[in-house]
Amino acid sequence: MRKVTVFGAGSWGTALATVLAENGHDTLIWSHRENQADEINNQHTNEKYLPGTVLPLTLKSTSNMAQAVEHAEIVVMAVPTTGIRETCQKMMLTLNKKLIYVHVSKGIEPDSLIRISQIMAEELASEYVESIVALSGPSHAEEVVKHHPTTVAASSPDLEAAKVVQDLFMNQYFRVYTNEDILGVELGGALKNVIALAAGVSDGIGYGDNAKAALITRGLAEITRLGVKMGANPLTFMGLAGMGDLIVTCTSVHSRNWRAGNLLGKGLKLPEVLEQMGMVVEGVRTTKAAHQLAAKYDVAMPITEVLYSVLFEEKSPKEGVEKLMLRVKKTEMDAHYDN
Ligand SMILES: NC(=O)C1=CN([C@@H]2O[C@H](COP(=O)(O)OP(=O)(O)OC[C@H]3O[C@@H](n4cnc5c(N)ncnc54)[C@H](OP(=O)(O)O)[C@@H]3O)[C@@H](O)[C@H]2O)C=CC1
Ligand SMILES: O=C(CO)COP(=O)(O)O
Repeated sequence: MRKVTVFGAGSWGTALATVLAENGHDTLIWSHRENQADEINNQHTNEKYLPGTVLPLTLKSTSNMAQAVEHAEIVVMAVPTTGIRETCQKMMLTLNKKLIYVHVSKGIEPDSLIRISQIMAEELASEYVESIVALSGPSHAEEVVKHHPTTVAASSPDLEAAKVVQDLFMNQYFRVYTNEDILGVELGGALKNVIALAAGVSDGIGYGDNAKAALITRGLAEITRLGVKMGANPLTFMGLAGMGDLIVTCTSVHSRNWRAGNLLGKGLKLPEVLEQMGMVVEGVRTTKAAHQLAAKYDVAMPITEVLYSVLFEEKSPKEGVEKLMLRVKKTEMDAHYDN
């Protein structure tokens, strides 16, 4: 039994805290809203983020940062990408021990172009960091709390730390593989959200399964091209954090990225879409980062570029599709490696 604090009480933080509590770990979930911590403690629910789910009675919550840090032997960081720096800075105010950190967020920071584990390494003093592990894969919170079989990868260059995380979460419905390629795992988890937005747009326009299969296949090709150029293992993109998460996010109604894309495809503007969603849509910010990474590494990412122009340059989704379909003709094999 380990003492674990999960930072972030949205859908994913709450679902993972539930897995940990059900595995017998002494689990505390930190929320930045006191009323939400009270709801988890007193009602054993989180109605905004996991409506209809009864949380384990052993799962406790707090909005007190010092108490949350004091409790932790292991930290699970589950706030959206935009909140990672701020949460680490708040933790640093009382942190006085060396910990393993598991992060479960899927994004890349625009401009700095760094991944979540790198943001955390920047914000947390190195004497307090034993290891940072990314936990990523096809895993919608709504299905995990129903105990539907789910598989993910625990990834760190520190294989021993990844094994600790594997043991922490593994049970009969949640299966964890280790993977030492954290670069590939974090890129796969973040970039699939960009393609899921595009898949949602396609469905929103009214296109069918042919178009979606094309986006998944060619999307995986461009994610892999960028990842390999940045130094990731190509096989990671064939695995859970690559193809696995790409499939689930492009095809599931649970996906916020797919749902946001769907509204865009139906003609709504980005600000209206984000207001309607009311939950984090990581792919929007990551599209900016991916557009910058494609330029920095000189890698062709046509789907990402078209989505960027739909999100931020007022291109119509249909014009975007036409641009993709009428690109210069090529052989499929060249298109894998080249553009
Ligand atoms: N949902 C899922 O199935 C999965 C999500 N993920 C990833 O997990 C991460 C979190 O997503 P998810 O839980 O789904 O998001 P949600 O939108 O469900 O919830 C976000 C939570 O974070 C809180 N929050 C927002 N900003 C901050 C901040 N600055 N400091 C502290 N708390 C903050 C929100 O509080 P408030 O209510 O006040 O806004 C809310 O409780 C994302 O990176 C996502 O990609 C990964 C796998 C699966
Ligand atoms: O990452 C996820 C599933 O693996 C969740 O995706 P969304 O953020 O699009 O809901």
